[in-house]
Amino acid sequence: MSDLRERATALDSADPLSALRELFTLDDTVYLDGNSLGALPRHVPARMQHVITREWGSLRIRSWDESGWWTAPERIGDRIAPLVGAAAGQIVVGDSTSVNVFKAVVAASRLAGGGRDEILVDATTFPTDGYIAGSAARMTGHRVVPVAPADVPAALGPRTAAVLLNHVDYRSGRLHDLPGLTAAVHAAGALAVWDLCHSAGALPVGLDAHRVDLAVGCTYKYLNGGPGSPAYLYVAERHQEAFDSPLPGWTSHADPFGMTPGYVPADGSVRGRVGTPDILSMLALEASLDVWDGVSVDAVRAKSLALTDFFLECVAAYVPEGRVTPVTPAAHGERGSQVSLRCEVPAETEPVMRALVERGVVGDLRRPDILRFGFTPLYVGFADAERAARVLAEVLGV
Ligand SMILES: Cc1ncc(COP(=O)(O)O)c(C=O)c1O
Ligand SMILES: Nc1c(O)cccc1C(=O)C[C@H](N)C(=O)O
Repeated sequence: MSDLRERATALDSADPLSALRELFTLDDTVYLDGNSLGALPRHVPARMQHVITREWGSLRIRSWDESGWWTAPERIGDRIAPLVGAAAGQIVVGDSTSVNVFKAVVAASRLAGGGRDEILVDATTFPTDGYIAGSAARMTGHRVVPVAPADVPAALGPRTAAVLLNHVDYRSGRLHDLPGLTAAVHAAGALAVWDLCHSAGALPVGLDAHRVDLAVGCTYKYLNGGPGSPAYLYVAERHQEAFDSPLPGWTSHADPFGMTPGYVPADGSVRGRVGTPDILSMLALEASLDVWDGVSVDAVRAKSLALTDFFLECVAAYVPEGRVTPVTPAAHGERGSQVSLRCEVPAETEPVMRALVERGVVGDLRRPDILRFGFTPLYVGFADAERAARVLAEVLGV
């Protein structure tokens, strides 16, 4: 046991990202829930104090121009772009992920043209994507076909208009093959829409390199934007001119202050906007993105894999075989940045997670039997991973 503690200390000392933890407001807790709500970067409260007192309190309406409020959705989109492998001008920030799924699915089915009446949807998806895709399909006259990601190539055909997939599965932590599946979707003449909620900020995505058509994601997990921080929509540059938003609000108009009755869409990523941006949340997100200055996503991925490997090793060493079973794949190419453990006795899942939280190890659970541990490489260390596994073994009464 002390061997693993010593290894954790050595791994933390050699970790090139270890200093970043100081940028966050954290206590003695082992925080392994950054895949649900990222931690608060220390400098954000002062920045928000300025936004509220100076920009809102003193400048008031002038801030739409003078404080850059009006252009924040595109500006912050361009800050997120390098983190997901996109060139500038293709991402706009705003609305929730659910709303962006709606925009993306409807727009993709319109881009696919007539004669294609099926939308394939990840059968294991986070529920909101399936609910929204189902409603979108009813409105556009398409039919939703639920398909497990691995079965997508076999399900594609001349009727497929679009495919909605998750890059990393929220429950199992499985990483899906974005390059391979996108290529298969294109070979069938359809469009690929990816949900990046559980991958952006944790691993390289390569949106442009893999010619993804549209993508959405949230910013409150590995991007640490804060509770309910706005989501984003990526529309590849080659689709922007034909992108036909199902929610063409006035802020996506070419001349929003012309206030004319006829809708003329703006060019570029602005076309994905809807209504007035949620400025306070948006500017908290913008400030929080400062922690990425000088940080490479490749380095984050290397640490994420090392952390999850080490946690799995500690669980195997401390917890007797059979009490919990990892459902997150062991293969690096199939693993996101979380480890999900299935409890042998489903009824133990809730009391086990409650006991972990009481002992300062914060993960979460997904019913009926999954304990989830998210590893945010910017602020989680190897000693955290070792302690979490050790406390898990204690809680299981080993
Ligand atoms: C994969 C995935 N998609 C969508 C959502 C929901 O997004 P929102 O609540 O921002 O609409 C979540 C998490 O809440 C998620 O994990
Ligand atoms: N978005 C959330 C929320 O508003 C409250 C509680 C949890 C969440 C989540 O993000 C859940 C998350 N998408 C999941 O992976 O289960």
